[in-house]
Parts: sequence; structure tokens; C-alpha cells
Amino acid sequence: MTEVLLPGTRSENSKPPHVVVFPFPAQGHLLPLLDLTHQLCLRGVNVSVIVTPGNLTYLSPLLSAHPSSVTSVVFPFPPHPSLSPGVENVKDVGNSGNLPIMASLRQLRDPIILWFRSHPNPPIALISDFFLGWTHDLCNQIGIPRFAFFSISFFLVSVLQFCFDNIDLIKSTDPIHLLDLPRAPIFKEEHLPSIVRRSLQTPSPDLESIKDFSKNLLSYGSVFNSSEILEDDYLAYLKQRMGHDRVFVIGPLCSIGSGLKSDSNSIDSSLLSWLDGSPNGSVLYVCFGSQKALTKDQCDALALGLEKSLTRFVWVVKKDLIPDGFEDRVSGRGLVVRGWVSQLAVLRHVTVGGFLSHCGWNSVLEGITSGAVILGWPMEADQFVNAKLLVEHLGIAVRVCEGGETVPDSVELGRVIAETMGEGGREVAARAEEIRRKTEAAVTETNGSSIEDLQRLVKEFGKV
Ligand SMILES: O=c1ccn([C@@H]2O[C@H](COP(=O)(O)OP(=O)(O)O[C@H]3O[C@H](CO)[C@@H](O)[C@H](O)[C@H]3O)[C@@H](O)[C@H]2O)c(=O)[nH]1
Repeated sequence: MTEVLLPGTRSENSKPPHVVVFPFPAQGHLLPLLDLTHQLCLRGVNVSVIVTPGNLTYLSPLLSAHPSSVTSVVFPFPPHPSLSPGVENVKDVGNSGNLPIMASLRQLRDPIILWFRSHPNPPIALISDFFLGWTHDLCNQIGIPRFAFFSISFFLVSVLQFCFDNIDLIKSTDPIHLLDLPRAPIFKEEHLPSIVRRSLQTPSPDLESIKDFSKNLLSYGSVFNSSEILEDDYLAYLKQRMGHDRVFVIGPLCSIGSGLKSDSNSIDSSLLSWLDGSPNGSVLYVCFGSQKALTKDQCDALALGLEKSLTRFVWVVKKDLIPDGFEDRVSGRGLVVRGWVSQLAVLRHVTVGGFLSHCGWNSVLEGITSGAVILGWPMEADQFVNAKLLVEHLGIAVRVCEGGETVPDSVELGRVIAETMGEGGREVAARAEEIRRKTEAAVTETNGSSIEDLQRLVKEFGKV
């Protein structure tokens, strides 16, 4: 990809600002922060990206798109007693890898300080993932501002902050009323974000990393991959809590032009021709993010549900065990794809009308901006919070199952899929389309709010 500098972002002769970006190594965190890095480079910013050797490969598209403005800063992955050698990304171990990897990366503080102090042109600011809250103190020590990057919703940030502020209340009540928050949401304990639930469990040195979360809202600035259209009340709440306007809402990043992710060319040719041969809006896309693999019982139940729904589908599986004979029985109507597909490109295909999703935030944004009706099966992490936003606040999704271990009832699942993909899903599809249109405007129109906030963020680097 050739580097195209967007006009009007910096004068011809001015020196480009140099910032350092520190992603957290989980696909759902890393990929959107690399998308943001790409957008910053397009606007004339030079970026150093902190990475460990096992994650260097994810920088390749960025390094080839911006050979002169992106530099990788590679630090060895600090060992951790509960991580096998070679594990450097949550996707290698699943959601339980978050805490040990967070704890591990904390040990990079001194090496980063040394790197910073010996750099001939040290960065003027750090943008780091919200799972790296300790970088707030690091930035105070080296005297540069930290911008916290949130690859999650405003709603989730509000819920997390409420929980960490009220840990005794959370420990002693179930369900929990989050009375201080807009809409005063109620959550069962089992539906709270996993990171909160873990902090209620046996003390462990890794839990120090959770305490770092509160540092995020104290940071100099915050960058959110969300949109005011989706959750304006929670944005207003957070802005009020932070007490300043260095809050940059730049999402959905997946929809901003000249992105790193490509178009339908990135869909495998046999999948593309299968999609091309389907009626518009008829296909249900089934995928549960980058980490989750279903159990054998869950696979059996989902397969039977898909079979009974008589709906066309594409089901992307990681290590999941597909029942014998299933692919023959649904041949022509359904496709199982093993490994990785270019999800955004598939969702944007005109024949895809529904998305059976675990409600990971990136999948939510990709589903919303594709106008697909989301059939939610939240399992863990922030997914119950996201599902509440989609189903109860926005009315653009239906819940089909909940829980990471739950085995759905195939008959009911098949019925809900058939109904939502058919006549019964008309209303929710119309709302999804309306939200798609409004959300896209923020990132595609020249004066769209996310585009303006990106410019404002780059200008902010000029002030620090
Ligand atoms: O075959 C695949 C599978 C996934 N993806 C992409 O991988 C990302 C997956 O992200 P997400 O939907 O957020 O799910 P997880 O990978 O499960 O992400 C974790 O991180 C997210 C951000 O913090 C949380 O919202 C989730 O709950 C948490 O599980 C998306 O961009 C997908 O497009 C593909 O392109 N192809």
C-alpha cells in the first residue's frame, strides 16, 4: 500500500510529531489500535510501536503501508510462571491469559524508560491500551502525556469504573444495581465483566494489574473506538467524570476510509463465489471472535440449530469440533470455514443479513457498520455489557443464548434464527439499518465527528 498523506494535517516544513503506541496483545485490542496508528500516519505522525517478538508479525501491514513513519520497538516478552514459553498473545491461551499477560508486560517499565532516555528524538506522547493502565505512572516519570486507548464501549468503561469504585457493594449484592450510571443498569454477578469477577476471587499478585484500570481515567487524554450515536449518555457521563475535553471519539475505526483491512478481494475465492450465489441479505454469518472455541456439546447444539433453521449460513470455526456428516447435510445451504476469514469483508458482502456473534466489541462495531442484525450469544469478558447495549438500549439485536459454558436448546435456537432472518426480524433490521447509516456518517463524511476528532487528536500532539 502506498502512503498517502491526508491534506491539511501538517504544514509542508513542520517536523512530524513522534508518538509511541503500546498495544495490548489480544486481537480485539491490538488490531483497532494498529488501525488508529495507520490513521495517525496518514495524518503525518511518526509512530514507534512497542511489541514483543511473537506479535511482530501483526505489524507487517502497517510497516509496509508506512515504511518511513512506523518503527517497531521490540522488547523480549517478560516470562510469567503461568504462561508457557512462546505465549505472547491472549489468542494463544484464551481469555484467562489476560491477567498474566498484563502482569508480565508491567515488567517492561524499566526497559521502556531506558529506550526513551537513549532515543535521539524521543516521543512526545504515549498512546497505550486500557489494559496497560500502569503506563500512566510511567508517563509521569518520563514527563510525557499518556492517552489511554479504549477498544471498548463507553458503557463498559462506565461499568468497570463503577465496579472498581464500589467493590464492597459488588461483593455483597447480586444482582447489582449500578445506580449512579445513566439508565441505572442492573447486572447479575455472572454477567459482570470477567475482569471484575476475577478481582473478586482469591488474591493473586496478577490482580495488581486490575487496580491499574482506574489510572486510565486519570490519564491526560482518552481515545475511544466507539461512536456518540451508539451511547451518547455514557459518553457524557465519562466526560463529566474526566473533567476535561481531551476525549477523542474516533470510531468505528473499521469504517474509516483507506483502512488497513481490505475489501472483498480479501475473501477466499470459494467463499466469495458461494456468497455471490446467495440472495441478498439471506446469509447468517457465525463467528465468536478470535479467542473462543466452542465445546463439543455446544458445537453439536449449534450445528443442529443451524440445520433446523433452514437458513443459509457461513460458520467460521477455530478448534471447534463439527459433528460428523453435518457439512453433507447442509451442503449448498451452509458452509463451515476453518481458521480465519476477513470478517469485515464477509460482513459487508451484500448477501450477509445476520451475524451470530459473542458480542466482542470489534465484532459489534463491524456488525453495526455492515447493517447486519446481530444475534447475540454473549459468553464472557465485556460481552454481556455489549449485548445489553445492543438489545435493550439500541434495539438492533436479539439475544439467542448466554454464557460461555451454556449449551443452547437447538429447537429454540433454530426457531429464533429462522424468525430473525425472516419476516419476524424486519423491525430490528430496519433499526439496525438506521443506526448503520448514522454511525457511518461520523466516519465517512469529511466533517463527520470521528474524522474531526482524529484531526483534533493530531493537533493535540502539537500542543503537548
Ligand atoms: O475469523 C476471524 C475471527 C475474528 N476476526 C476479527 O477479530 C476481531 C475479534 O474481535 P472481537 O469481536 O472484539 O472479539 P475477541 O477477539 O473475542 O476480543 C476480545 O477483546 C474485545 C475488545 O476488548 C472484547 O470486546 C471481547 O469480548 C474479547 O473477547 C474482529 O475484528 C474480527 O473481525 C477476523 O477477522 N476473522
